[in-house]
Amino acid sequence: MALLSIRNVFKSYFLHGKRIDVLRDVSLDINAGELISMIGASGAGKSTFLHVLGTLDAPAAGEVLFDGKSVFSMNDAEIAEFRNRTIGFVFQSHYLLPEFTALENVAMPALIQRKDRTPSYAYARELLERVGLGSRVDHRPGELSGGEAQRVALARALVLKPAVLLADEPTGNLDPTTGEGIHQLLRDVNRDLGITAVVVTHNETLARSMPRRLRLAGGQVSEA
Ligand SMILES: Nc1ncnc2c1ncn2[C@@H]1O[C@H](COP(=O)(O)OP(=O)(O)OP(=O)(O)O)[C@@H](O)[C@H]1O
Repeated sequence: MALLSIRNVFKSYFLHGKRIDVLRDVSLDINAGELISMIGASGAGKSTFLHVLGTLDAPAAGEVLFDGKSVFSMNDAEIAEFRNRTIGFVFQSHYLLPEFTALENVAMPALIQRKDRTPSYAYARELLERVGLGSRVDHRPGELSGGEAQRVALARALVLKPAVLLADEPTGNLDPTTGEGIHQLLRDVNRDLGITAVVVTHNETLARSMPRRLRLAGGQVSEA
């Protein structure tokens, strides 16, 4: 059975009396352990797709299934709990908290979730080492380069050991070499931690380096 599926999903936005149909009857199965890139023109709906897949946004029609169970049939509190437990997010901007160190930023979701300080810090430190930032744990976001800050954001997305990692243009603000480094880390995390990952990118070369490639166009997702 697929780990994550979306079935006949529709999503539209209404703005100033106009309707924009962004996802039109999208169905897709994602198996545990897959590493997938998604490309598509600006405005094609990639972020919308990722938000629905990640349960941040409900579809207008259709279903999102995790392990065969319909996520949006749960109530809002249950969906939020499911999301925190199951899905890690990385966005184009790192959204690190400026007044906290890299270590504190990475540990934050675990501190909030588990109210258990010591193991959280140990694992946060391990993750920072994994992303090559063992020597930057005490730096605040303003004292990190863009690529380093994005690596901290990746470590933070992993701290609750999610089954799924969703990354929305994680390299969009980075130079190509630094961007390639982030993609390499995503490949490492997928391979070593067994995390299923979907990565939206504008970079065709990086997209092609992923084992499975999707394209979003005309409200539809196809294999690319
Ligand atoms: N909250 C919203 N209200 C109204 N329209 C929206 C909203 N969010 C997105 N849209 C529209 O939906 C379409 C898809 O947006 P989305 O952000 O998913 O595209 P994208 O493929 O991620 O684009 P980009 O690559 O530029 O980030 C766009 O035309 C956008 O203008």
